[in-house]
Amino acid sequence: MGSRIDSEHPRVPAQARTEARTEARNKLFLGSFVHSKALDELDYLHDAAVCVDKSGTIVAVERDCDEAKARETVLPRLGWDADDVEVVRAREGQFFFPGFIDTHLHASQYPNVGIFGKSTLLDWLNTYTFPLEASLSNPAKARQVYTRVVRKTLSHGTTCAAYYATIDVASTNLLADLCLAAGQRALVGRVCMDQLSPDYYRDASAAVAIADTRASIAHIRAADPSLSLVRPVITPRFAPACSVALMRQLGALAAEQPDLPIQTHISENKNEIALVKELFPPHTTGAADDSYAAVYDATGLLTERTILAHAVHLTDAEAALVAERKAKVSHCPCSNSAITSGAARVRRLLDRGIACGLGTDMSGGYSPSVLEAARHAVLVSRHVVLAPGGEERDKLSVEEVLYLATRGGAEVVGLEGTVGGFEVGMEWDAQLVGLGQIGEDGEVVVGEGRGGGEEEQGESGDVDVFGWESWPERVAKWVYNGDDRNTKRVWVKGRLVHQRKF
Ligand SMILES: O=c1[nH]c(=O)c2nc[nH]c2[nH]1
Ligand SMILES: [Zn+2]
Repeated sequence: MGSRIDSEHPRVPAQARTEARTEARNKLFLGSFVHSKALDELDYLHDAAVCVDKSGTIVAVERDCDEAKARETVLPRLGWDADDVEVVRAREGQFFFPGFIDTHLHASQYPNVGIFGKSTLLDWLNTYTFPLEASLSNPAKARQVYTRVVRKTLSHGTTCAAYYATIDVASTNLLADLCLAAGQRALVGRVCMDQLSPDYYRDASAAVAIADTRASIAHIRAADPSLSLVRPVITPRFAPACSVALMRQLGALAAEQPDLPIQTHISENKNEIALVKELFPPHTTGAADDSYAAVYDATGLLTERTILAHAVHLTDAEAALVAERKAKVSHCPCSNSAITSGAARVRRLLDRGIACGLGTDMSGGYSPSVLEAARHAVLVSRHVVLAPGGEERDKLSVEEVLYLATRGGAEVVGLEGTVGGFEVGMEWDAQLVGLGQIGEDGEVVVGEGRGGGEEEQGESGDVDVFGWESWPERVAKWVYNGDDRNTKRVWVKGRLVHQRKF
């Protein structure tokens, strides 16, 4: 078992504590709303109203509805007390957008973002990653890192994150507690790895890995019994680091607890794939062939609840198997470029009906921002077009990568219909986006602290809007040049969890 940490009272930012006390009010959001309608289509609602009840559920979406109309017609229809409604208005040029879903990241690797040199996966793990992850068995360090990563990702509009922690149970549980306290939706995985990693950072046996995984699951189930905000996720690190016995037992655990997702890595790097073939000839697993996907399938880990990170080099037969099992893919383009893994052919996966989302994969990826992952997804898809066998239609558009960042991600983490869009019955996981507005004299009139004085006006970074751009052009400018300076406020399940101060 890992070291002990008192995770009863995680330090919660004062702001979040206050909000937790004051947030349980019905809310009326007014202004422009942008969300995905289909893979390649955004829906723009202007002068609209969205009503969110005390539980954080969207109960009305009204087009062409200003505040007066909402008060006259919508609030009475909902039976709401018009004097006890919190009104949140997007200013001219601002818009509400669904919160981002980061379908794959390692909270424990956050201190290493940007530190990878010229390494590739297997040497990167040994040089940079395992030593850092092992060091997080230090409770104070774990608290420092995990507190920071939750705040940082929220500040970039990530309302839901599928986290890997480490093999240490206590600090994994602390990460779950911190997510719960800060109000971030999360999948939190205690990492399982009983072979081929250094002695100082390895499960002593499959039995220990299973017992520790069960302990972490029990903690998270107790902390959030409905699993409505934070869920445990069964996490075999990747096949090379897991014995067949461990993978089989994790597959059995997943079958025993059908409300839990599974996350792992697949086909990220060519040397890794060669290693899988060497380690797991079909007779060791009973697999149909020696492919990577077949190893997971034979051990009960390739299911419709499985999130497969990377899937860069899947063969057509493997892609067909993944589609047949309805497993999901987390596309991590920033990581795949940074540690020279390759360019995933996302269109090929989508064409097969495989649900895909985006992952930052920190710290294989160097950025905590899903917006950064989205723009990398656009660029990597251009390289796919240029590579042998590439086709023009492999290109991903701004609309498509925003779909992957929201609705696609929701499907990947098993929350389709709950988050990822603005529809009645969905939960209000959202961000208020503000872009800089340039005046006639060429100076910034909104943003960079000018033009209104309200907090969220703040600085608007690198996105300058001149006023003649169409809404799709504004959104494209945000995707290519936006960052956390444009993320003015963030809500999860109706609760304000981040507000930009400058
Ligand atoms: O991107 C990755 N990050 C990791 O930590 C890891 N471990 C195995 N395979 C991995 N891939
Ligand atoms: Zn990863």
